[in-house]
Amino acid sequence: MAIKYGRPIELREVSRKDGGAASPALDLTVRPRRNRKAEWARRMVRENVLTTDDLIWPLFLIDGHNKREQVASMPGVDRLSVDQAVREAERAMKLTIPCIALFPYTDPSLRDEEGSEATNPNNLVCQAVRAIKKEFPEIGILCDVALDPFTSHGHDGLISDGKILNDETVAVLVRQALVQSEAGCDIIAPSDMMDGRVAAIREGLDRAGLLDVQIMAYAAKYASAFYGPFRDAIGSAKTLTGDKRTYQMDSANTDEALREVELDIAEGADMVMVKPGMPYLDVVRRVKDTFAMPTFAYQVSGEYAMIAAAANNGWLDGERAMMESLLAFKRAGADGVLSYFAPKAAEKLRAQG
Ligand SMILES: NCc1[nH]cc(CCC(=O)O)c1CC(=O)O
Ligand SMILES: [Mg+2]
Repeated sequence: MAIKYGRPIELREVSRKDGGAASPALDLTVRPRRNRKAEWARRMVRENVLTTDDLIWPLFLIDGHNKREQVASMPGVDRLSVDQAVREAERAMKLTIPCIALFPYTDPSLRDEEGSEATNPNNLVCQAVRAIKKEFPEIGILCDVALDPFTSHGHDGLISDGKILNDETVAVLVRQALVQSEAGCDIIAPSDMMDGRVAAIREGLDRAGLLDVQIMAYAAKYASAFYGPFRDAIGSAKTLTGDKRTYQMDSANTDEALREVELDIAEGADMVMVKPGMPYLDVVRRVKDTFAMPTFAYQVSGEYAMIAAAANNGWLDGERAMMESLLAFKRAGADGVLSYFAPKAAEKLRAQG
């Protein structure tokens, strides 16, 4: 049958025997709206679904006890002392969120040129990992590997003459990954974008007998304006000198993202990540289609802040925008999303049953 946008040609005579005069109906065989006529019908044809298993919840840490400190540019997000982080880990577990991610606000007195606090086995992140694992060993913990929460200049690596040193930085990152893993971290997530760090970290972990520690590589991480609120949260916004364009990717590129991902897989990444999220869903789709790897996206602080701020102003329905944005990652092919909305979204998903 020759069907092209309407009734098959062969049937046209019959359908139009009234000459089309009496009825204002269009001559349509196919009406896509039929499948959208009711909620039950929409549920039948729904292609993607968001569940609590898709969520990774990033938490910010701060020194102290029984302390929660609001992050001004991320309404609804707090920096947490270790005991409070343990409570939130429990909340995550009850909400069946499989994994949390930890990011420290390092006391300025502990920051230096080399980010030496990053390799202190008793730093804030390691303390939190141990405390959470002690009470709730069954929740997954992901730790970021990069020097920016620890350096006085706010960069992810070591600097000499204004240049970010690659190979020297990688050596420090391996030690950072080791102290975090020895504290009990389950997933090491290098976010630094140095070349060769995944291979070096894998080798370091294996040599230390930490064969089961996974690596989720921030493989395609772009130099983005959307990290602004995160840098407030970890206290590197004011100190950061210059930008990160010599190591993070140019937002104009996607072929380059595929090459970065390919390298990280070859170097031993168990999972790969694209970051930021919403403005880079095309990259998520290409990465998933090309490599068929467990693929994650990071809905970053700026994306969270945009939705939260607009919602707080009454400019959009915050809950609906949150759920729509998270589902978009699934549609783009992501297996999961790091999102500051994780607990709120999980509560909503569980209320829906
Ligand atoms: N390397 C550190 C790191 N790890 C995660 C983020 C951003 C997360 C967010 O914006 O939510 C950053 C910031 C940066 O690269 O400057
Ligand atoms: Mg790389």
